[in-house]
Amino acid sequence: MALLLGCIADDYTGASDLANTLTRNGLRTVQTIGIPDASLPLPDVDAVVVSLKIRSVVASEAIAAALAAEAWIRQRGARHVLYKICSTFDSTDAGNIGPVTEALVAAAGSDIALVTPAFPETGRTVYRGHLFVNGQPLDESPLKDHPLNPMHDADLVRVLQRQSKGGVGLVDLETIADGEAAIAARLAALAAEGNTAAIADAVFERDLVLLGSVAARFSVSTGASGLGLGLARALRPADRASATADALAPVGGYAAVIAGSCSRATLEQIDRAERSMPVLRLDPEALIDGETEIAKAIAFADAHVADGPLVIAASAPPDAVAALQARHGREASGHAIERATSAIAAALVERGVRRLVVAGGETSGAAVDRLGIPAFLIGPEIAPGVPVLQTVGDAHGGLIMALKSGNFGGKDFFEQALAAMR
Ligand SMILES: Nc1ncnc2c1ncn2[C@@H]1O[C@H](COP(=O)(O)OP(=O)(O)O)[C@@H](O)[C@H]1O
Ligand SMILES: O=C(O)[C@@H](O)C(=O)COP(=O)(O)O
Repeated sequence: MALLLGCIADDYTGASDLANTLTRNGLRTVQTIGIPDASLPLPDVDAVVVSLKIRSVVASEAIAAALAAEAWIRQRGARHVLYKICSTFDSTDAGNIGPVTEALVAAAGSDIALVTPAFPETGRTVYRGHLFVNGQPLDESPLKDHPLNPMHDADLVRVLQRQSKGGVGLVDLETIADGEAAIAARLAALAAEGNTAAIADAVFERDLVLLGSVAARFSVSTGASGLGLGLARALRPADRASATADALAPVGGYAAVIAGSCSRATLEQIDRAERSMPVLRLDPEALIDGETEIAKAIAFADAHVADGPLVIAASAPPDAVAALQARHGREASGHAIERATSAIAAALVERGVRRLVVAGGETSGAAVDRLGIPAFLIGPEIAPGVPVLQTVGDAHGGLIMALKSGNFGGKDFFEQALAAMR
């Protein structure tokens, strides 16, 4: 059957967040890691989320990967492609939200894309083009200290303009309140003025439902799960007003958490987990230096994993992250730690871990790649934006995983996730 919606996600946690939203809003969805091999047995679905790891790579690489995914999606009949970005607009002046959006718009022969990271369910709202995270302007929120994409400007029209060749306009909340025709007219006017993107305000779910209906008339849009909700509501078959994810078959085995996110939410979750399970906090400097710290993590797992879930974390607070980056460079520190956390994830799976939570987008991407997982089925939601996942076509006999965006989940997220993963 032709796809009703094709999505390209710029990281793997974001992809599972979007796949969760689409599933809960009536589209049967599968998450693939990259473009799937033709031999991969995928279920019959309405939507595919192709997960890429292009949020923090050079723009030319991100564009090439996104265009290849777009061609694959269009061949499967999808008339609309959603480029899934982070609800906190993680990017730099070099990209990649602007360059990828413009490349997708051009590839589709379109003229403008509606862009909104709003996701009210997780506290992300956009008003007058400014992004608020749980009520705080983006640049005053914990995202100002993100290890890879520190966000210092809440004005998304300005942020996206710095990354774009064409103009960037605004569809304000007043226009959205006036309804679909007003939104469509505003987009047409912005396109006629030479804008290639329009940031859309959205504060409530109803705004995203309207935006989804209008966006669905175009070929490409860019946004977070909130826009996914709007698109799913617009595109789902009439008899599927709501849907719940299928229960996943239990896998048993040992359980573990690997954390590489340094977000405030994840740091609090690690603190909280110390009350109920063994937690190893790795020494980031030693992780960069070599194998000894990885061996320490594996010895820790060997000592505890048979007794119940455990946590292994590289995560550190902003001052420690800044000090490490000052010594080794931002990207080099991030990549070295991702290599280490993914090696630890692989060692855990070799030791019989079958239920694995990974906290952090880049951290999850590195771990999923290292484990060679080609796709995920979407299970029940653990917390807004984080579903239980079941691997498809991997060489480990099937794993149950959760890929947690650094910023998502309450303080007891790890306990909650492990209870939901059987
Ligand atoms: N102690 C640390 N110091 C510096 N960087 C770290 C540390 N621990 C993890 N990192 C890196 O920080 C980045 C966190 O990004 P990510 O995994 O995407 O988390 P989030 O979901 O919070 O954005 C990764 O590149 C990770 O390797
Ligand atoms: O939209 C979101 O906030 C998430 O889906 C997401 O993309 C999070 O990225 P990470 O915080 O890097 O995991």
